[in-house]
Amino acid sequence: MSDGYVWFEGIPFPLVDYTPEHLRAMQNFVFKDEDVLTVSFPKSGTNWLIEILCLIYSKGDPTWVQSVPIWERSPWVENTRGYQILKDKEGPRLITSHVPIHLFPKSIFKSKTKVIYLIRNPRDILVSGYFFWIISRFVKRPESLEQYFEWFIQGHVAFGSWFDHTRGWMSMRGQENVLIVSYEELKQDTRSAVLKICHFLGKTLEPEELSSLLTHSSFQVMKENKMSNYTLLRGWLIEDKNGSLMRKGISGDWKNHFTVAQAEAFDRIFREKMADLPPELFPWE
Ligand SMILES: Nc1ncnc2c1ncn2[C@@H]1O[C@H](COP(=O)(O)O)[C@@H](OP(=O)(O)O)[C@H]1O
Ligand SMILES: CCc1ccc(OS(=O)(=O)O)cc1
Repeated sequence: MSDGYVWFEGIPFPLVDYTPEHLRAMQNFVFKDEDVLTVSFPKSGTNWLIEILCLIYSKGDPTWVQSVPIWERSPWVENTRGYQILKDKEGPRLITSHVPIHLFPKSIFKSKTKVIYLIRNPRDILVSGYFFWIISRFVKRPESLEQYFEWFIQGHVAFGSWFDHTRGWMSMRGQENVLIVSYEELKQDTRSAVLKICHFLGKTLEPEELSSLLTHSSFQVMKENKMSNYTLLRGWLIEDKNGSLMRKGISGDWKNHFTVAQAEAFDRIFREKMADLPPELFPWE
């Protein structure tokens, strides 16, 4: 451990619950065809998508999401606690990860595991990350948004460069077992996005099940649900006694925080780094 991160293969990982030994061992994790994997860069809306997946699997019944912490329902394969839960779990598993594709268990490429890659405007990810890391004990704490902006551009943040992460996982797009979902489409029309996810998973919901899912995965209800809002982790992961994962839950908050110069610099860097990818992949651009 150094520099406020656990470093593994040149990528900074969070301090709590991550070790180089585990990250190496995790690379031999065996995915099964019936697993469903959520992958994202942190602060993309990962927990929102997990809540939706849990409610799809429970057919809109909120009992599971109200009684089991979200990180036990769809554990992160790369942290030690998540891995312990997953390795002994029978049957179809919901699994989460933030790991860049080049460090991911190779078994994923041989399995028919359904993979959902969640994307979000990196400007909003940056702002969301800044406000989360300053209340948490998880990673090196930035002193200002200005400082965090520089770290983010350099990839000196948890799980490395957003640009590399996105380019890496986007290379799987078009495969039958891979679905790309954006935070922005979830925000704009949650119902349609949920139906798209159901179709991908081969699941159907009755109208009242869908309606219950939409209620229980809404920002306000998740904010009040202690099994989903991370308030159970106060004192461990979250230092602030009022801290929560659920901050604003909107698209475009970056406009309230970036200076004009930062916005212009980000546009330029985005164009440089993502130039060869079709712009329609990024609905916020
Ligand atoms: N039901 C929901 N609706 C909208 N946004 C949600 C949400 N649940 C979580 N989020 C937002 O997703 C972000 C956290 O992402 P992750 O789960 O990947 O850590 C936070 O963004 P903000 O900080 O912009 O509010 C959080 O508010
Ligand atoms: C405890 C489960 C957990 C919490 C936070 C994680 O990472 S991040 O905050 O999304 O970067 C991962 C797993």
